[in-house]
This record gives sequence, C-alpha cells and structure tokens, in this order.
Amino acid sequence: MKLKVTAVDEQLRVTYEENVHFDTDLPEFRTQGGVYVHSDRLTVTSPVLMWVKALDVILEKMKSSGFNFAQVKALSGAGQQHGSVYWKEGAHHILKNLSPDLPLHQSLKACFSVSDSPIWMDSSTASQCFSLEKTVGGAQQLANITGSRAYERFTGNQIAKIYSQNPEVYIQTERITLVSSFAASLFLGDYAPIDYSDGSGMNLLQICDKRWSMTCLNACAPGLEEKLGHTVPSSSVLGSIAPYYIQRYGFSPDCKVVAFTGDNPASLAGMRLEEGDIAISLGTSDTLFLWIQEPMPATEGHILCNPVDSRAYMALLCFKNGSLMRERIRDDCASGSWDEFSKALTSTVTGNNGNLGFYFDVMEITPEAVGIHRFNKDNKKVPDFPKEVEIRALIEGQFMAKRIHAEKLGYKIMPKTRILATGGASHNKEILQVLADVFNTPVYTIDTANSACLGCAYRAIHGLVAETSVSLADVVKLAPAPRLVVTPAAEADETSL
Ligand SMILES: Nc1ncnc2c1ncn2[C@@H]1O[C@H](COP(=O)(O)OP(=O)(O)O)[C@@H](O)[C@H]1O
Ligand SMILES: O=C(CO)[C@@H](O)[C@H](O)COP(=O)(O)O
Repeated sequence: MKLKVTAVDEQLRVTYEENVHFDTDLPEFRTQGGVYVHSDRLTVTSPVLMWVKALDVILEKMKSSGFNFAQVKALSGAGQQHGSVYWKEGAHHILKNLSPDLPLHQSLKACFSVSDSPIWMDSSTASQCFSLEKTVGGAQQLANITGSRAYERFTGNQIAKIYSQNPEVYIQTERITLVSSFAASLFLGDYAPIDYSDGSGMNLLQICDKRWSMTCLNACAPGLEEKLGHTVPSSSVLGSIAPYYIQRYGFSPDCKVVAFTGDNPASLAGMRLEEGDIAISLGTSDTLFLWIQEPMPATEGHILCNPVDSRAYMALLCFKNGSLMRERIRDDCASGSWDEFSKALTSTVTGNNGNLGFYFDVMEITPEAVGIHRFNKDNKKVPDFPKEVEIRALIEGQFMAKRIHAEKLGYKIMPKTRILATGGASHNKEILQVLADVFNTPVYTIDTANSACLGCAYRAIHGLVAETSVSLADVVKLAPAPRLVVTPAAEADETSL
C-alpha cells in the first residue's frame, strides 16, 4: 500500500510520478501492507498519522527532485473507499492555522480522536449491519436507499461501532471524514466535504437525491449529520490550496483543490469510461465498473453516484474467484500452461454445446456461494467434464455471471458499448474472445497501472471547467485511446449463452 502522486501537463502527458511505500518508507508505524490486522482477525485499521506523514514525505521528495509546484493549476486525489478519519474537538482551528515551519504530522499529532482509522478490509461490524438493515426494513430496502445492502466495511456501520463501543470518543469528535475527504482537508487547510461518489460507500447517502438519509444516520449514531457536513458533486472546486503549501513548497495561491473521491470512482475516470462502457479488471480477483444511467440497486454489488457525471451512476461488482480459480483449472486441465488453456478455448465452440459450470473454490462474494457446479445440455448436474469442456465452461460461466449481475443492477448493453479489460488475464486474447462473445461487444485493453492516480489528475483538470458543462471525456480526448483486441464472433449473437 502506497501514497502516490502523478502530474500531467496540458497535453495530458505524465510528467512526474512518485510514491511513498507505507511499510518500508515509514517503518516506525510497523504496518504490514499499510494496515494492522487486530487479534480478532476481523478488525483492520491504519494509523491516521502515518497517512499524514506520508504526505509530508512525498512533498519533501518532490521538493528535493526539483518539482515545480508553482505550475500546478489544480489538484485532486483519491483514497481507498469506506475508511474513516475522526477529528477531535479543536482540530479545525489547528488545521486552519498550519505553521509552514513544521511538517504536517507534527502540527496535527493531537488532532484525531481515533488514532487507528477503520479501513475497507475491516469486517467487525456484523451486528451494526444487522441492526441498520432491520431499521430500514431489510437489505433490499437499504440498497434501494443507499445503493448497497449493509456491508461491514461501509462507513456508517463503522461509525455505529465506534459510537456503541466508545461513546465518549464519538462525542469528542467534531468531524468525521472519509479517507478521501480527509486528504482533501489537508490540502485545503479546512474540513473538505464528502463527494457524492465516495459518499455512496457509506450506507448513509440517498443515492437518488444525494442527501443524507436521516433514518440511516439516526440508526448509526446521534448528531451524525453535523459531524459529516454536507456533500458535493465529485467535480466541485472546493477552494484554493492552503497558505501552508504556498509558503512551504511554493504552490501558486491560484492552485485549486478539486473534490477528492474513492479509488474505484477515480479509476473509472482514469480509464475514461463513458456511458454504456464496462471496465473489467481480471486480476487476482475480478472487478467490474459499469457506467449506469438507470440504476436498480440489488443485494449483490454496489451502486455509487458517478464521479464524472452527477446525473449518472456507476456500479461496482467484485468476484473473488478470478485468476486463482482460472489458474487452478489451468493446472488441472492444461498442464499449468496458459498456451494449452488458450488452445482449449479455440478448439471448443461458443456456448460449449450447452455445458455450463460455476466454479467457486473459495466462498464467492457475488453471489455468496461456494463449490463447483457443472450442468450438461439437459440441465442435469454432472460430476465432471472433459478437460477442454471444463476450461470453456469455467470462462463462459465466469463471464456470464458478470453479465447477469451487471444487468441485475440496471446495466444495458448499448450499440456503442466497449469493454475495457485490464489485469493479468487481459493479456490472454482467447479469454478476451470469450468475453466479447458473452457480452456481444468489442473488447479493448487499456494500460491502467495507476489508473486511480491518473484519474485524479484528469479530474483536477476537469474540475476547472466542469461548471461550464464540459464533460470529462472532452477534457481527456487527447489521452491515448484504448486498443481494440477482439470483436464478437458472428455466431455468438445467435448462441443462447
Ligand atoms: N496469459 C495469461 N492468461 C490468463 N491469466 C493470466 C495470464 N498471465 C497472467 N495471468 C493471471 O493474472 C493474474 C495477476 O493479475 P494482476 O492484474 O497482475 O493481479 P493483481 O490483482 O495482483 O494486480 C495472475 O493470478 C495470473 O493467473
Ligand atoms: O472496498 C473496496 C471497494 O468497495 C476496495 O476496492 C477499496 O476501495 C480499497 O481498494 P484497494 O486498496 O484494493 O485499491
């Protein structure tokens, strides 16, 4: 886990990149992967001062490498979703009066009422989730309001846990920010509002009218509205950079701070998704981001407000049985070789003659299911398939599940739909051919190393003109286009996949 910075010029060329690795650059915090996993194995936190110090370190690194801060016209940022930061009474005054002679972590060391921030990997709030769903009338009802059923990592449930376990700490807290709005606050020298898109990962925001749900707030903790502040469109200019950065690093007083957002919304911007597009990351786990016009929240997957167009939405779907599942079948059926695996895909037909499988070696997130389930053309459960059939059944089954779950959330394939594939398995053309056939849509690949960071640079430029109705797509049209890799085979259209 790292703090990263990317700078782009007016032609959208990346001119500067730097990072700070939490474990190795800040060993004094003794994190592993940037986090502490507590002894109950459920609670996962990160020290908030480590994040502050990481900002000091990266700014100093930039200064020593001669980075020209004065040229920065606008900045934005992203943070891991769902994590929260608790500012102690009196912190606002300190934040507004930062001394340019001191690093941030020294000025802010007494500003946090919770020193270890709960983060997205935490799963210790089952009872709070149960109670929130009960208050609003069930999981689907909560999803209808906030875009997701109750999730343990979602911020409202984390706040409810802090309030129930340490009410005095909650009372001493004057402001609660997300990781994203916390980082924006550091640059603004003032509390930054939460943006609509990252705010949708809290189980607290009504995704339709973008207001806090008073029922959800009251179910989590008293007086929460005041501690959260108001929300803003993700492309809002929050203000100018704080005097601290002008005096200490030479930023221009005109440098604007554009609302920060979550890492997944920022990746959507970095991949330049447009209406109808799907981004599929085929990494260790498989993740889908979808641009959605008319959302239908479900009890699987998340609907978030769209970070680049506040009238639209994005959906996020996570599948745990991604590449590791594919690797296991590759080892069992293709002698551990991706080439042999790919040959099996080319030697079998689209639709697999009606043979179909669902493969979950580990408990899946979407849907909550485990085990290997194979069905033949008569819809009868069978114990095994020939090797080639098994490989095609796995890949078609994985992509069909993605399409079905996407459509359940309101996703509609349009004539201009593109699939943008990334991650390890996107190097495999035969796998991408199956993807194109299942969605009946062309598949492009895109280099997304650092897509969240790049997305924030794009969003910063967009923020400067967003109020004049210029779209992000217009602003970033000079950036390199995704590469077309495969188009659907003609017969895929007629196969009842
Ligand atoms: N040619 C290939 N075909 C299919 N999968 C591949 C291929 N090459 C690499 N992979 C898979 O990509 C995965 C790693 O993807 P990557 O996006 O780097 O992961 P991470 O989620 O860790 O960022 C590995 O688990 C590997 O199985
Ligand atoms: O919990 C989620 C999305 O709901 C995560 O995707 C977090 O947003 C953290 O992301 P990474 O650290 O894996 O980028």
